[in-house]
Amino acid sequence: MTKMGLLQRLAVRMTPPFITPTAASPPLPSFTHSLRRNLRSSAAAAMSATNTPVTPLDLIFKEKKSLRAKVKKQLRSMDPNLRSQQDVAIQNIVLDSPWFKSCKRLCAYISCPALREVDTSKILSAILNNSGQDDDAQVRKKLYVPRVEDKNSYMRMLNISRMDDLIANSMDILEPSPFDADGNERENVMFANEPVDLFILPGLAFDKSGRRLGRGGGYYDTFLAKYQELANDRKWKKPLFVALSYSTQILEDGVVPMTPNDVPIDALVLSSGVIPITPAANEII
Ligand SMILES: Nc1nc2c(c(=O)[nH]1)N(C=O)[C@@H](CNc1ccc(C(=O)N[C@@H](CCC(=O)O)C(=O)O)cc1)CN2
Ligand SMILES: Nc1ncnc2c1ncn2[C@@H]1O[C@H](COP(=O)(O)OP(=O)(O)OP(=O)(O)O)[C@@H](O)[C@H]1O
Repeated sequence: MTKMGLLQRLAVRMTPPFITPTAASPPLPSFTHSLRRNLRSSAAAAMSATNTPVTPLDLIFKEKKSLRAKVKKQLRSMDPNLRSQQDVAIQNIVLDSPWFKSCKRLCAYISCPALREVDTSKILSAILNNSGQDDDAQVRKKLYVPRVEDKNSYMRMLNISRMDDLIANSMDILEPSPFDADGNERENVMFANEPVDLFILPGLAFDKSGRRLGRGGGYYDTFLAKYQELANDRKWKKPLFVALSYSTQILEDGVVPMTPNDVPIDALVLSSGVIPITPAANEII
């Protein structure tokens, strides 16, 4: 996509309702006045090599890029024992939580070891191996997982019922094929008749005010905004957005750069426990 196209798309994505705070998603503290001033003056001074003015938004994306590089480096140097301890603890916290136990339909990511993401394999197995006839009488949950459709920030969330439904994509992330073994199209969560209660989200960095830095594709922010719109139209309760994070990925408040398209999260799960962020999370955590 051309730079102009990209900016036009962003301008569209930045119009309300995406930037309208709701009771369920209160406004996040936007970047501070001084950062705003700095961005404006550096933007005015800066011109790209092609003589196109560098916008404040460009500078935020640049900051995001350099923060991603820093966090990735830290994740790569994390002690493997500490990592696996945190993987187990985080997943156990999720599995034991009332919000996970009560959820009926959820979207979760398939963790990718090469990306050093918090492991979700235990959570996924618990969902897929539950026949719905356990002692604790939990109904089998419906699981939707991401499938990247193009490089234009477009992904779908498709229903799977077993791990064998997944194949590695070009980025080496497991994802479902569009059709199941019987040749039937997998259910796309955007066309489901019932609401998703929970999203289990990946990310590179977070803060305790709900900011989330993704991998830069814009896939999740685009998807979450669309899903919120759908839930609004159907008068469904907004699903809970919960991200899983190693402690090294939690940054000081305000450090994670934000654009108006970034969708805030409701809660964070660390190996030390759950951090509720929004009123929606406080109600159930
Ligand atoms: N497990 C998982 N599945 C997911 C995501 C995710 O973050 N984690 N996504 C979330 O969007 C979507 C896929 N988006 C992705 C975007 C970038 C990369 C990636 O490998 N990025 C490299 C850097 C590549 C580059 O800079 O050119 C990296 O992060 O090291 C992977 C997935 C949907 N599925
Ligand atoms: N300078 C820029 N101006 C406008 N758009 C940009 C610029 N740099 C990147 N983008 C686009 O903005 C989109 C969102 O990027 P962002 O960094 O917010 O993603 P993210 O939050 O890390 O990813 P995700 O939502 O998948 O977790 C991407 O599609 C990216 O191509």
